[in-house]
Amino acid sequence: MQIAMVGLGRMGMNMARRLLKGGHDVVVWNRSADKVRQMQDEGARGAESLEALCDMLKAPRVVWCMLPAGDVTKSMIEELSTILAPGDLVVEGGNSYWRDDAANAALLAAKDIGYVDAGVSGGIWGLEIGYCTMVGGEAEHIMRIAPALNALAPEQGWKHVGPVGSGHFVKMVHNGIEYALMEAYGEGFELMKSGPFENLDLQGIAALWNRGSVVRSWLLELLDSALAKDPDLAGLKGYVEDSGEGRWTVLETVHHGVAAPVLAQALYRRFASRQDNAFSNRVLAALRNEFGGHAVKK
Ligand SMILES: O=C(O)[C@H](O)[C@@H](O)[C@H](O)[C@H](O)COP(=O)(O)O
Repeated sequence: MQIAMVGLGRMGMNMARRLLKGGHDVVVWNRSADKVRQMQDEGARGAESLEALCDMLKAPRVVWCMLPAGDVTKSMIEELSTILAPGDLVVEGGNSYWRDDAANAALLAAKDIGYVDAGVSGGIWGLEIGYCTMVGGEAEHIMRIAPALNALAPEQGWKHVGPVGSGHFVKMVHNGIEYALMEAYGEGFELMKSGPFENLDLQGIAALWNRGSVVRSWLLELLDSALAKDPDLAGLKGYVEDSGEGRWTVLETVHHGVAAPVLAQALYRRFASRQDNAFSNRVLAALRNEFGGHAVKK
């Protein structure tokens, strides 16, 4: 099929490559032209502007956006709503907040342009393995992009999960779980590093656990590989960023009164990882000193 990819970052670029590999006619646009040229060299058709991109497609057009979530995506949807025509379709594949999807869809629906939200998982490995994709929207729109989804995803690796918003909602929960799994591995390996047996072969144990154990997983394979490169992970700081989906997951659990202490803890641990000598911990030490005269470290 013919499809446009808007945004050639780490995700969009490799997704365009996978679409090309799947035999699709891919037209690309990116804010910086060097990436467009790079994709042209690899067989895509490159557009100099958004208008040119839309002109290079036959109606009804499909434009897939892979941009940073938030304002960048919002203004792109607004811009596309002024350029595209009735019958066209926009797929929003970034890590957007699912609550933004209804407004995006309504803006486009007012011009009779369709909207599909796609939660895309796979990171930098997606090019090789395929992107697990959770799509939300109308069945007719999703059937229209099925050939692209077939190329992007591994076998049986995409699913129409519900109406507009549900694709990003399911991807959000996926990321909430991702935080918690990562945290659980982190804590377990910390204990093995600091526990009674010195010099346990942590990489060897990660590799071992991937051979049939109950806790085997792709994250554990990645940990095996990280520890093989740097056994003490000494080359990095234990400072962990987040991009929003874990926060939205926890907000949603509060909204619906769902008890999810593990997901919440995993999120808060990331916040704590950014604080050196946290004020909250100084409060604890100070109070202990005040009520019990217990020594403090200076
Ligand atoms: O499924 C995936 O491929 C990942 O979940 C990915 O979508 C995620 O957004 C980033 O890798 C980091 O997310 P954080 O910055 O929130 O850790």
